[in-house]
Amino acid sequence: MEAATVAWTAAGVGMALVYWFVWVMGAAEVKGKRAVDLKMGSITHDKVKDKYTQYWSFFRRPKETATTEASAEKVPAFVDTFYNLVTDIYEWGWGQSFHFSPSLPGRSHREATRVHEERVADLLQAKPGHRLLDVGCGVGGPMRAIAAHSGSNVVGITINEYQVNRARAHNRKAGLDSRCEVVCGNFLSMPFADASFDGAYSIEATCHAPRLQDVYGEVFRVLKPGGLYVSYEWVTTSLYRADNAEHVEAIHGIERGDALPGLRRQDEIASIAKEVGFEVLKELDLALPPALPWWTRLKMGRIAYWRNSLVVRVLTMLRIAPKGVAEVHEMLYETAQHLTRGGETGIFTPMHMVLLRKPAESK
Ligand SMILES: C=C(CC[C@@H](C)[C@H]1CC[C@H]2C3=CC[C@H]4[C@H](C)[C@@H](O)CC[C@]4(C)[C@H]3CC[C@]12C)C(C)C
Ligand SMILES: C[S@@+](CC[C@H](N)C(=O)[O-])C[C@H]1O[C@@H](n2cnc3c(N)ncnc32)[C@H](O)[C@@H]1O
Repeated sequence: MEAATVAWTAAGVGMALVYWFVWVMGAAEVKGKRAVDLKMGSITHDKVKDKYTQYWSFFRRPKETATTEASAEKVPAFVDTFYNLVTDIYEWGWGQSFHFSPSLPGRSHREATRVHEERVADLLQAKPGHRLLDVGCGVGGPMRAIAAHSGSNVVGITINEYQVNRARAHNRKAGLDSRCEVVCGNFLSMPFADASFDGAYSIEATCHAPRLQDVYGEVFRVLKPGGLYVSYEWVTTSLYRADNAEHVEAIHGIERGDALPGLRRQDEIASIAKEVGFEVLKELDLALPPALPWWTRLKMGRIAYWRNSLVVRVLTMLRIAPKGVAEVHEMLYETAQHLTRGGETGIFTPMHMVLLRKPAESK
């Protein structure tokens, strides 16, 4: 081959790579976060790797973190670290709603996400003037969808200060800051008065609580008598077998890569709700057929993961992203494989829905 041909080919490949790189970042920008803006929450650049190592070793045996009192107490702090590490990557690669939803034929992921969130508002019979609580609100994707759909006011709580700032900025940008408020705090002991909310919901958040009784008890306390509470719970299903090594590996992988102090069983949820005083009005695994798989969004992104991983490595090399981001990204990639396995085998669901009511006659 002539030297000129080689040079032209190299230039062509180089231009294609630059175009692709820019396109990657452009695509992410639509979601509100660009790869070049990947921070690690409130962790300073030099501490990211250490924090990741600490996190990874704390959740080495997830179930034990919930069963011994000393480590259960540390869970919220490590969950906070986890969200410092992952929040920007989630926003960049997934969007502003940190949860799954059943796929909808012919509709985009964004639409499917919205339908899953609006279902919450409908189940709560939320109306203009209502004050709703979002338990574990992330950066507020669901909060904005629910406030816009129902006309209600929403107060969100998250343990992670970085998410509070992101959520407030998104609320302002969406023109919803007069109806959407965000508070930094622990949902196991909430800074809200008794009987101060008309309704409450939690979307894929209470799975971070070592004891579900504690968070359900708090929601019960802050709800007005007669108030409704909807929760989408992460649980293992009746297909899970503790003596099946593949099942154990998938569930352990989900727990460790998602900061979970041990997943609960599907059949435990309603009894815990009753234990704290709720009436159980409805209970349904929204992942069951005819719903279409929630995990296809994870599977279809193999090429995207590979591309993202390259972007993260290049940005780390250029010192734009802090050291440790590539490890966090790799952990999320592995976690996505475990989640997919959990979905395909049917041993795990992230959308076991319960609709609960605080009895009208209770205090
Ligand atoms: C409810 C929780 C979070 C659920 C999901 C929003 C996240 C679970 C796994 C995450 C991801 C996995 C792979 C990432 C990929 C490697 C990266 O390139 C882009 C982001 C991912 C797709 C990321 C996005 C969010 C998740 C799907 C838990 C924590 C209780
Ligand atoms: C997977 S995210 C889901 C966020 C949001 N519900 C959504 O769907 O976009 C879980 C959320 O729960 C919050 N969380 C976990 N443990 C918490 C705790 N003890 N107190 C308050 N928030 C907590 C996290 O900070 C995070 O915002």
